[in-house]
Amino acid sequence: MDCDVVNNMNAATRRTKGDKKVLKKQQKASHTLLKHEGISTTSQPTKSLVVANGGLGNGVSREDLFAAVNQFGDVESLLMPPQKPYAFVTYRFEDGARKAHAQLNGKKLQSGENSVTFYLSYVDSVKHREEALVGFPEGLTLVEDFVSLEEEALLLAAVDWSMSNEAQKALKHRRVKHYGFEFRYDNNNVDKDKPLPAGLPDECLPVLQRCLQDGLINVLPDQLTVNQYESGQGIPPHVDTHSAFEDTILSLSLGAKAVMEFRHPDGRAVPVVLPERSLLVMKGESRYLWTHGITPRKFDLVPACEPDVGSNSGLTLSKRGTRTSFTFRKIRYEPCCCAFPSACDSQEGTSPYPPSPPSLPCCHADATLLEEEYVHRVYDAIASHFSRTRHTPWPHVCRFLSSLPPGSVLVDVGCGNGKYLGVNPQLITVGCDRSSALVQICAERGFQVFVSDALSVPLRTASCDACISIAVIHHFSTLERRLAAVRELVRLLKPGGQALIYVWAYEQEYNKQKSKYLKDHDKQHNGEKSKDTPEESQESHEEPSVFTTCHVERDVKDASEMTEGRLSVHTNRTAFNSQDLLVPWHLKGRKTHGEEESSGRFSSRGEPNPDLDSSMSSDTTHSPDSKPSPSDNMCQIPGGSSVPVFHRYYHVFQQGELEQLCTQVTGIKVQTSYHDQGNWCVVLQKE
Ligand SMILES: O=C(O)CCC(=O)C(=O)O
Ligand SMILES: [Fe+2]
Ligand SMILES: [Zn+2]
Repeated sequence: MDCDVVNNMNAATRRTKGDKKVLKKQQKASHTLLKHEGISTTSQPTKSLVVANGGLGNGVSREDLFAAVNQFGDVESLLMPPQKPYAFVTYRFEDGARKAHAQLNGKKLQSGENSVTFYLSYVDSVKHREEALVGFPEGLTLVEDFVSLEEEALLLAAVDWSMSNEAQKALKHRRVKHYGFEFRYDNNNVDKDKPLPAGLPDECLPVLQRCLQDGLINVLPDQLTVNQYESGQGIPPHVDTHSAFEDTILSLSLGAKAVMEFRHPDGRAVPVVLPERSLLVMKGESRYLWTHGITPRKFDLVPACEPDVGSNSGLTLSKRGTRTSFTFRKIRYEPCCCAFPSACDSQEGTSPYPPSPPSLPCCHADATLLEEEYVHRVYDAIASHFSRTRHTPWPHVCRFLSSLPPGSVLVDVGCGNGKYLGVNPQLITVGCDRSSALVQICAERGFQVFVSDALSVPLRTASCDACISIAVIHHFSTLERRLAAVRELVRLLKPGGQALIYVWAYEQEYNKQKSKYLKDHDKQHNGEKSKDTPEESQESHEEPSVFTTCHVERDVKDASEMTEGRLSVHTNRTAFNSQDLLVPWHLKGRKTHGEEESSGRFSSRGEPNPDLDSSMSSDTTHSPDSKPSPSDNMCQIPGGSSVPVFHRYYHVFQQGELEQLCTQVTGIKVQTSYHDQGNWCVVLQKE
């Protein structure tokens, strides 16, 4: 045997356990990069490395990564694709890459509050699938350096925060002060006949004159809202009420930059960096149709601009400071007749937003009213359409049901259309639901069902071997009621009995995997139709990624954000901005047989096509049992027809919240908990 081979073998056998672990993880990372990102790595040293876990998506800042890699040689470029859990570094010479590989692979790096372990692999070329470049929403203009440093200081000093008057509100998420007219957050409108004694501060005049001269506006604004956001604060996505203000809205950013997110109702999202001293002008579509909001977080992703690492250097994290915005608007005295009736409160009856969104309840009585209007009534109204979109039992729920011994008594509390009642024929199953229309559907399918509220199920204590509660508890609007729902499940269980609970998750992206709910949005943009809607979409789990799971993008400690007490309306198939929200349901009724066939949405047997998607439906048929109410409205859809829109209340759970809720119930233990396609799930066992 040749000497070198022996030495190599010795080297191999000398490899420590730690080294082997690193190697294994690095290989796993390479595999994941190939599988999920199409990035192929090579074992041959090159000048470029992909740094798994070194991405902006891991919370690693460009500065920290640059400092870590730059010590091994001249860095030619550092590419950090937005949101991704990896970055690419290219050295001027291969030697730099070799050294970095040897020294950094498997090493921990602390970046801000995040600690990550890097896994490095060589790549032949630095490529990543470019995110589609999206332009500004139509009608949106950003004018950088619109005010000077002196003007900025003057304007900031003009706001007297100490003065406490009617127009000054210490909102939960930011400080607000109004001039000219008070903006009321209870009805999202202004009292037009009650101007405030103080008009706009004089310091604003030169700025507004300049706006006139530059043709940005053609009439002087008469209302000013000053918002002050500390780091970590934001404003929920909203459209400024059409009937309150005229078309052009100006927003001047002072003190610090922030990223404002614009969203189109079709799900497109455009982050817009607002540098300090810039002026944002919202007109037309960007003012009337797109929502704008600032996600409450402490860091923003902004374009990086270090000349030393190349101009195409991607994005970096920018720490938020205190931003003060001056939003100038002109009060509207005539109803709005914009071209966007689907978002226009003046063109009532066609808006996807409930006329007056409810507030989060503060007592039991309010909670029952909210749930009555925004859960029970909605399910009754949408029952048959809802049922047609709920056909595929979830694999993990089926696995739980199949694991129960034959002859077990199972109750499905909140059984919906009964899709789990027949999964394991060896069980004795009974279902209940608050919606009599859904119970009726189950009964027609031959299941044992009854109408019942999940908070008091008319079954004997300790009468069941198992319970399931799938996508139910998130419809309770207070913590006490969510807790009571878990207690009721536990009461039904025999000692040793098990309960499986699923609730919709705030985190729709977990372990770097988007849930089916989010992914379907992408599909719809590619012209594909999706399967089930909200929490009920299903897909088998992909192998978990080896990357660390750090959600720097979301500072969710204070995520129960609403439009000043009002629940915000969620944009379907987008990430959540708030934990308590209203989720629109676009009702699609059944067409006549002839229409069904020609529509191509149903199979020839008249059964729902699994690709049917409620949120993209374009049917104009009303459900016979749907009555007009605050929770529903009509929504204009492309093509000109309109569908009734209902709003369901949800409390989406943050990671750990479901377990925490369950641990408040005595006499049980949490056996397992997991994330399944955008849901948090637990299996409980009664002691
Ligand atoms: O802070 C901003 O720039 C926007 C404020 C805003 O959207 C509002 O007050 O309606
Ligand atoms: Fe606004
Ligand atoms: Zn309008």
